Amino acid sequence: MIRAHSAATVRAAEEPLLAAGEPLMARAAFALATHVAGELRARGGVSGSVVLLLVGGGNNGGDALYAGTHLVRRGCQVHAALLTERAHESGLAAARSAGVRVHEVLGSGDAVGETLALARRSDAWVDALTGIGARGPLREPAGSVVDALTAERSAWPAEPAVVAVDVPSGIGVDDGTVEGPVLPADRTVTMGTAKPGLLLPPAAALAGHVEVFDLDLALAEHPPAACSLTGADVSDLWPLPGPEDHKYTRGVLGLATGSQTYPGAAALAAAGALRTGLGMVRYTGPEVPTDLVRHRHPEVVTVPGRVQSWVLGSGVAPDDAARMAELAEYLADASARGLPVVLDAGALTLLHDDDNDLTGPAVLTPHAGELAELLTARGEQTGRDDVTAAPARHARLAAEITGGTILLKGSTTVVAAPEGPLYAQHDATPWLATAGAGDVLAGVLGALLAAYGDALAADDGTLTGLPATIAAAAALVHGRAARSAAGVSPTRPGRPDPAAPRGVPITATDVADALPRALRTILR
Ligand SMILES: NC(=O)C1=CN([C@@H]2O[C@H](COP(=O)(O)OP(=O)(O)OC[C@H]3O[C@@H](n4cnc5c(N)ncnc54)[C@H](OP(=O)(O)O)[C@@H]3O)[C@@H](O)[C@H]2O)[C@@H](O)CC1
Ligand SMILES: Nc1ncnc2c1ncn2[C@@H]1O[C@H](COP(=O)(O)OP(=O)(O)O)[C@@H](O)[C@H]1O
Ligand SMILES: [K+]
Repeated sequence: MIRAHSAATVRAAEEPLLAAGEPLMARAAFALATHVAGELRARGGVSGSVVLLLVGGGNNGGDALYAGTHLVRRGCQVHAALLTERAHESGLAAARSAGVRVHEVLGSGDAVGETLALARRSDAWVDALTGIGARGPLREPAGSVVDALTAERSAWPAEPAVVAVDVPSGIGVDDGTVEGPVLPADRTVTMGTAKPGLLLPPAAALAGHVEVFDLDLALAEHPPAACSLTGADVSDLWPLPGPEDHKYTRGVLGLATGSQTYPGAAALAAAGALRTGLGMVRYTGPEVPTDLVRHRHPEVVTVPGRVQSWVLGSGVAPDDAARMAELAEYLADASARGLPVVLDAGALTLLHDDDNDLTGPAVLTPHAGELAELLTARGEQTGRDDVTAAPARHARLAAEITGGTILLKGSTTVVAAPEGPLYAQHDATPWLATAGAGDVLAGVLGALLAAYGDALAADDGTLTGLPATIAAAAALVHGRAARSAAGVSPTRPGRPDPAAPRGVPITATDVADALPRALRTILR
């Protein structure tokens, strides 16, 4: 699991170490210099390279100034552009005495022009304007400098390496928002622990490769603010059948998905669930989707009976009053029994009405547009663009309002429960943006919840965060299946690697069919 802690938590965890005289900044600076040297080596060599430090007024700038002293010792020509009148005092003194060339660009009257001129001569830029002490988007002139450097960089034939210190300056450190200029980094060297903005969209796409440098911070008693599950976490969570198991103990999923108009959603959700592995899928719906499901998946049972979880709403239009009334009944029944339920597509509109409050564990699976509609219906006027600009904030808000867990779909999927850590999963490929892919995800998620259904229904409060973890696991497996089907390798959010395979187009059916292949590499 990759864990990210809020700025306030990092400060609290640093405090005892700083009080004990731990040289945290010296250690951070050495690590930073090592990574800058690594980027330079990859681009031809360290000694003789030119490095530009973009220095702001806090300890973030201090990290870079001390790193500059190490880089001078390694044969680099190091320039520091001070975009502040109050650079870190001892860091600045150390940098000057080591031979870093210091430029007080604010005094020139043309901070942008002076910094650009230095940048054009440099092989690496170190972004140390702000870290966890930033308040709001970058102020002037730092904002204009960053805008100019961002434009300049993409216009160059040989792009300089950009290394961000702790975070790319200007991102929302705790919520992953990007409300002003930010210089996209190739690498972010983050101190002590990852920060939420390095995992959460849209800021995560600006961080490049994230290196966490361990400062031995006392983080054990501080819960993370955001996490990303890895394959190993999913393997630990995965329900493995044992010799005592039979189909009813492995989990039975009820699917109330698909409609006469959109029968495919029923078959795709069934495919996702069956390939995830569970005891049984029971399907209930009108004639056309029932026939399709029977034909495509003869293992699905189409008579009513006991279930341990439900998937409701994929392929159901909210104006299909009769079907919506059925979904409302299933939801009420699941809530009364405390069974987990997935609310997808049409079923999300059940929660537009605050009479349909959730009492059992529920995972809602909106995309940005559906989340905006839900929030607006519940009195929080929100557009799709608002959600895209601040996915974590809006997912959390919807979780608080509805009491459910929100799995917000997108290129990075964000999961938020009313409390506990957020999850950010960037496991898929843009090839997954294809009709029906969400139906397959609903099936995967429903199957996993079915395996935990009895435990969740009997829960006395110890499993509060489990639906969110299961939702993140489902997103990971679904994303990996898409990658496997498309033939693409893992990527960080952000600039695609031009050397990586481009992959091939996939259908939602391909994603379901690739689930066993993805699981073979995950389950150990
Ligand atoms: N403590 C340690 O020993 C360790 C600390 N570490 C490092 O310290 C960093 C935290 O340092 P920090 O707390 O000094 O804050 P920091 O991120 O440099 O920002 C404050 C400066 O930015 C300025 N500023 C603020 N907002 C701004 C804006 N919107 N636009 C422009 N400027 C803005 C603000 O100016 P002011 O508002 O005060 O005028 C002030 O000058 C952390 O991220 C890590 O890198 C690690 O190495 C571990 C050891
Ligand atoms: N650009 C993208 N990159 C990776 N995954 C994406 C991207 N866009 C969408 N997805 C994923 O594709 C799926 C689309 O689901 P959804 O929008 O519900 O489609 P549908 O309703 O047609 O099934 C979700 O799992 C979502 O996270
Ligand atoms: K920074």
